[in-house]
Amino acid sequence: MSIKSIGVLTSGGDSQGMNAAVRSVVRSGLFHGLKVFGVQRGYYGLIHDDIREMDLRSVGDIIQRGGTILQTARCLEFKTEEGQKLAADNLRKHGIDGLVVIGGDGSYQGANKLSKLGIKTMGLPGTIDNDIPYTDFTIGFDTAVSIVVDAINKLRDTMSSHERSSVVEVMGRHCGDIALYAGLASGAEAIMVPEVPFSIDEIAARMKANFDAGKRHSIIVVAEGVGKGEDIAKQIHERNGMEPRVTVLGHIQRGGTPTHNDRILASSLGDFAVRRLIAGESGKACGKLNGELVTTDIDTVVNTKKPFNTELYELALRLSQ
Ligand SMILES: Nc1ncnc2c1ncn2[C@@H]1O[C@H](COP(=O)(O)OP(=O)(O)OP(=O)(O)O)[C@@H](O)[C@H]1O
Ligand SMILES: O=P(O)(O)OC[C@H]1O[C@](O)(CO)[C@@H](O)[C@@H]1O
Ligand SMILES: [Mg+2]
Repeated sequence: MSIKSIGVLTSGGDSQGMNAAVRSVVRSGLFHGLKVFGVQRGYYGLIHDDIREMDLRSVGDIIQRGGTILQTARCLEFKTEEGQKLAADNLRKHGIDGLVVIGGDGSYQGANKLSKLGIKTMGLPGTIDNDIPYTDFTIGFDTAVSIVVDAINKLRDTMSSHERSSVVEVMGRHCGDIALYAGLASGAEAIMVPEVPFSIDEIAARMKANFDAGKRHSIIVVAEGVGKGEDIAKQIHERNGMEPRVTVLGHIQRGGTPTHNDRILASSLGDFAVRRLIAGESGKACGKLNGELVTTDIDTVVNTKKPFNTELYELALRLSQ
């Protein structure tokens, strides 16, 4: 039976481009003659029935805005079977046949559970972390990396003037992609990520040797998953006597206007998710893989770890002398 009505929600940490994705799902759904419902605050709104019908104007003037007009939540209640059942019942009550979940790996776990309860779900990768497999990039990652690169450019100015080193802590609890891409793009001297073992002894010795050879600044990028920037700076100081300044970029990385890459990715994926639902697919995650829009079983996606790009990591190491 073809679907007549869809819902859309954003879940987990917000990411730049979520609004562009919501806009795309809503307008594509309306274009194809569907009723479209927006769910407020992710899975929390599903459980508590905070669901409203959307029209063309509900998503006007948002393509350029960070955050998410649907708001988002980390909802513990939804991790229980009872919460998931309540959510599914509310969707059925509104006659919603298909649900687009925009979020990260945790939100995908939730979408998978709903799918197993008979709800037709489609996942869209909305997270700055870039930790979702079967898509080259997630919505928000490009903007987050640009923010980090911009911050490091500024740090470099003052580090060079004072002949100092700098430790920059970026987001990424289990995935070092923000650190990797921003580190490579900004010429960091070392990049510490959860995926690759590292030696502080080696890093401290390299920093000192480079400084002695005439290098006048150094940037060390640390993904939060490997430890606190403050601790790393302390350990470097204990080994080589340098006094790295520490910058924790924090939630700045999740805000601001999305880059054109994130807007385009979000717009393409939102429309694609709606078209795949109409075509009868469900229990899938949408991604752009090697330039192609693809769907993959969400069960496979949540049970696969995104491969780390060792080639880029080694390139960054080779160039950071
Ligand atoms: N195993 C699970 N079963 C059911 N629901 C889950 C599960 N894991 C996470 N969720 C739901 O998804 C929500 C978002 O997950 P999480 O906080 O991990 O963020 P995310 O989607 O990974 O985004 P990000 O990592 O970018 O912040 C959780 O608050 C919870 O409601
Ligand atoms: O402060 P919050 O919202 O719990 O989120 C922090 C976490 O969310 C993420 O930014 C992803 O959205 C992680 O990289 C980070 O560890
Ligand atoms: Mg996550």
